[in-house]
Amino acid sequence: MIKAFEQFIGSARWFGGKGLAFQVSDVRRVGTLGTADVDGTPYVGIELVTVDYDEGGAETYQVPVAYYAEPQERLEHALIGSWDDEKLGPVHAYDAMHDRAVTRLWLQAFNVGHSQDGLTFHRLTGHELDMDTHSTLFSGEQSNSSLAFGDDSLMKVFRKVTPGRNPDIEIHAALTEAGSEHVAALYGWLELDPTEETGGEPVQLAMLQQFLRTASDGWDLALASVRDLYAEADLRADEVGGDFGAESRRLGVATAEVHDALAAAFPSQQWGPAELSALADAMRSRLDAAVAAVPELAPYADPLRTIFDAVEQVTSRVVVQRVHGDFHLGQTLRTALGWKIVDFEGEPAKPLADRIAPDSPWRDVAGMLRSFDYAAHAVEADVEPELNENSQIAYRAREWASRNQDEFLAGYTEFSTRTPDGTVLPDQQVLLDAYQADKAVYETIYEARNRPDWIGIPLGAIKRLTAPAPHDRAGRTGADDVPEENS
Ligand SMILES: Nc1ncnc2c1ncn2[C@@H]1O[C@H](COP(=O)(O)OP(=O)(O)O)[C@@H](O)[C@H]1O
Ligand SMILES: O=P(O)(O)O[C@H]1O[C@H](CO)[C@@H](O[C@H]2O[C@H](CO)[C@@H](O)[C@H](O)[C@H]2O)[C@H](O)[C@H]1O
Repeated sequence: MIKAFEQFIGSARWFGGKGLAFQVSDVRRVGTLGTADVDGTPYVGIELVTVDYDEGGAETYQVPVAYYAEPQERLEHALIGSWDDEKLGPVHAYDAMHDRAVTRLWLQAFNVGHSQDGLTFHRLTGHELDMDTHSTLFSGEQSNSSLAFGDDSLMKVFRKVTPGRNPDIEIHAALTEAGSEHVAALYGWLELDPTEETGGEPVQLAMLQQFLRTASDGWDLALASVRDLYAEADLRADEVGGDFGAESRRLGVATAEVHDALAAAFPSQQWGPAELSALADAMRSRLDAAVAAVPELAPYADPLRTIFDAVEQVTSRVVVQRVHGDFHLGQTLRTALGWKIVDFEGEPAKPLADRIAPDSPWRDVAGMLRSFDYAAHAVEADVEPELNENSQIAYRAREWASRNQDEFLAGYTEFSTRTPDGTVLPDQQVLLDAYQADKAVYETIYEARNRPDWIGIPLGAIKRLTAPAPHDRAGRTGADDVPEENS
C-alpha cells in the first residue's frame, strides 16, 4: 500500500518534490465520506500521506481515495492500487477526484455544513448551491486539484497541507466580505478541526467558491495575442488585431485595486534596514540554492547578487502587506465583468509562515512582468525550438513583452495608492528589479523540476536582466539589440 501511494504521488502533477528522492512514511485516514463499507457503495477515505525526503524534511499530501470492493473499469486511469485495507478488507483504490460517483459527496456535505469526527465543512451564506450537477476535474498544470460542479461552483482540493489557515481561503474570505470585484466569491471550506497535535490550528483541506463561468484564462489570452503578432510579420505589437495592451493595462488597474483591498483587510507594516537586509539575504540564499541545482545559472550569479545587494541601499521605509505571492497570467481570468485574480496561496514550495508574511506589492508586479516575458518566449520556443536571441522572432517576442509590461505598469501606477505621482519611484524600482530577478531565479528551479524544455525562458530573462548593455528597468534590452532587419 505504501509503495502504491509512493508511485501515485511521485507521478502526480501536483507533487512539489519532483526530482527529489523520497519515501512515504505514513498514510493516515483523517476523515471519511459516504457509507461505512465498500460493499456495493463507494467509500471515500481522506488520506494524509507523509513524504520524507532523503535530503531531509517532510511534507504532507492530501489524497482523497475512492475505495471499491470490485475493480472499476471506468476508473482504470485513476487506479492507485489494490491491497488489504485494515478496516475495509480487500480494496481497489482510485484517485477520488476522477470519480463523479463520489465527488458529489463533498458538495452534499458543503450544502448542509456537515461536521463529523473532527472533519468540518464550513458554509458561507448568500449563495444557493446547484446540487444537480456533475463534477469535471480540471486538467491544467496545477499544484492542487480543482473540480467544477456544473457551472455553479468550483472546489479546490489542497494537495500539500499543513496546520494553519490556508492563505487562499483566508484571502478569498476577506475579499469576499469586502465585496471585491476581482475575486470569485468564497462559498465555503473544509477543514480538520484544531487539535493539540496540530498546535491548536486547523488543517484546511479544500475550498468551495463561485465558478467564473464567462472566464478566459489570462495566460491563454496572452498566448493568442503573441501568436497573432508572430503571424503578422510586418506589423508592430500595437498594430495587430490581437493586441493585448488594453487588457494588460486593465489588469494593472485590477492588481492595484486588489492590493488596496488587501491593505485594507489585513495589517500592514513598514520595513527598515534590518528587514531589507533580510530580504536581500533571502534572495541571495535562494540564488545559491538555485546555482547548486541549475549549473547554467553560475555565469550570472555575480551580477544577480549585485541586483540583490542594491535592496540594502533602499533608504525609504517600505510599506509591506498581504500580497498574492505567486502572481502570473495563469492566476488571472478575464470575465465579462473584468479581470479576476485566483490562487492566493503564494509560491507552493515556500513554508506557510513565509507565504502569509507581509511582503511588498512590488513582488506581485514583478511576477506579472515576468509572466509577460514568459508568454512571448513560450510561443517563440514553440515556433523556434532552438532559441536564438538574434532572430526576428526573438526580437518580436521582446517587443510584445515590453509593450504589455509597459501597459500593465501604467495601469498599476495610475491607480495604486503606492504611486501617487503615477510613476515608479527610484527605491521602488530597485525592489522591482530585485523581485524580478528573484522570480526568474525561482523559475529556473521550477522549470528544471517540472518543464526542463522551458528552462531557457527564465535563463534568457536572467541574461537580459543582468546584461551590462543598456537596458531599461523592466529588464529589457534596448534598441541596439534589434536585429538588422528591424533597425
Ligand atoms: N473560480 C474559478 N472559476 C473558474 N475557473 C477557475 C476559478 N478559479 C480558478 N480557476 C481556473 O483553475 C485554474 C487553477 O486554479 P488555481 O487556483 O491556480 O489552482 P492551483 O493552486 O492548483 O495552481 C486557474 O488557472 C483557472 O483557470
Ligand atoms: O500556478 P502555481 O501556483 O502552481 O505556480 C507555479 O506554476 C506556474 C506554472 O504553471 C509557474 O509560473 C511560471 O510559468 C508560467 C507559465 O506557465 C508563467 O506565466 C509564470 O510567469 C512563470 O513564473 C509558477 O512560477 C509556479 O510557482
